[in-house]
Amino acid sequence: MALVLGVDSSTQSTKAVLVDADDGTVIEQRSAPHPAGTEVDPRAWLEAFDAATAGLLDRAAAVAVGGQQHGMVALDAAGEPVRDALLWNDTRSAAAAEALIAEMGGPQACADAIGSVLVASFTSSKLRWLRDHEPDNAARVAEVLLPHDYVSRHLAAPGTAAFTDRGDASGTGYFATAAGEWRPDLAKAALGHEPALPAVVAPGAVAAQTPTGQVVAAGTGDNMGAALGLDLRPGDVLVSIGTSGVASTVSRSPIADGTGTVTGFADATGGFLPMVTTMNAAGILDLQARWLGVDHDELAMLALQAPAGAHGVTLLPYYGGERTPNRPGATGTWAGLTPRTTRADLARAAFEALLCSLADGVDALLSATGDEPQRVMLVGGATRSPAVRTLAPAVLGRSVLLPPAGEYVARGAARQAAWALSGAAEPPDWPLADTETLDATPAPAVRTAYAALRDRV
Ligand SMILES: Nc1ncnc2c1ncn2[C@@H]1O[C@H](COP(=O)(O)OP(=O)(O)O)[C@@H](O)[C@H]1O
Ligand SMILES: O=C(CO)[C@@H](O)[C@H](O)COP(=O)(O)O
Repeated sequence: MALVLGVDSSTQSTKAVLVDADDGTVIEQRSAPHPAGTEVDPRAWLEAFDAATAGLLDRAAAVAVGGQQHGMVALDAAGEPVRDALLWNDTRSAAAAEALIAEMGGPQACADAIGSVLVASFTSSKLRWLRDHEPDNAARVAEVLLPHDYVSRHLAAPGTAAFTDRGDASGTGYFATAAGEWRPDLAKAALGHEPALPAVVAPGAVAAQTPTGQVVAAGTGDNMGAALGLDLRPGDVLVSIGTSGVASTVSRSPIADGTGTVTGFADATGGFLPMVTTMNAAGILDLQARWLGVDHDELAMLALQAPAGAHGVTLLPYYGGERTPNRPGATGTWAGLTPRTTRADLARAAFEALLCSLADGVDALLSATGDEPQRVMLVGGATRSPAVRTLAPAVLGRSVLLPPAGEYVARGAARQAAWALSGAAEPPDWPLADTETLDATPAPAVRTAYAALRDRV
């Protein structure tokens, strides 16, 4: 039995899953935390990788890394970071994104060129911020990598040139997603000079070897990894509630949404991954639990004690600024608070806000692709909450499929590793057992109240 290792180097932690290459059965998994914040020394991810994969990596015949998208890992000529990496949820580059869009000829021209309209999250926006605010650091940049590229090179044999895949490359802002090619001119325009960029490895190909000869696959962005881990097919919508909130679907053809609501990324199989991403997701619940002085289980119990609509309390949860809609300077807004408002109402409103923002994402995907979702699947750390599982079908207004608890980005990376190991034309078939169907009476009034606040503020 060959074993493969899939790694998810995501915002809050590294998760490593050792899997049977034949059928995807999980043999063992481990994790290690990342530092908090929206700028992080990328070497901390290498330490977390080493901690999470200790005792697992040496048992694997092949390995691949999925990683948080967009983060700017800017390296000098010696391969050392010129500064901390700026992450996807760091909004200081919002004005830089606007400037780049204008230089590219406006939002639709930008979407036509790279598949998406730039926001602060994209790597190119961060490079422009660096050029304008830290010119000495910008001048020292010799190479720009994404988080997963940086971790992949760490595990490859010394001297291996950096590599990436079209999925993660499509979130940089200097990759022509439809054509599958770098746009070094756009990287140069952002940074002020042309940096070295990693080689783009084809789906399913071997990218490198470890020092002991294990196969290393290209790896990909975490959302592309989740799509591969769940074998997402056209008509499926994946809703993920981690640090970010994501609604994604796979498509055989590229999109170019000039409104910027739906980003037109590439996936890890040679297709595309239309996607809507929010910056405020599981963190809404973390904050609410802290404010109410409870843990996550108690927060869920409180929320389920209140009625739908939380007695008129509504939350617009843009605490850290927001990206969809593009309101980087926004803050959170509570409405409808009265002397009769209870702690249960406050808890309920937090869950409803989180789920309404994701329901907006599912609707936007529908508008951009024209495809009515056939299946909606729910994954991510916050699905551990019983209130998320209970309220999701009500707020989304449809049945929701809940795969067994698992690390689906890491599973997707493992599946990519198994694919590269096999040399086959397609990824291996890995059955997904025991998916649960969540149903509830739709609660359209909750969405109406949320939409009113969203459009008013
Ligand atoms: N029982 C729970 N209820 C609500 N949120 C939870 C629960 N367990 C974990 N989480 C949240 O899930 C988030 C981590 O999810 P995860 O998908 O691993 O994030 P990421 O991949 O972005 O690092 C954390 O914010 C954590 O607080
Ligand atoms: O920026 C995006 C997608 O465009 C985020 O989805 C990041 O990829 C971070 O993902 P998580 O750590 O929340 O999984």
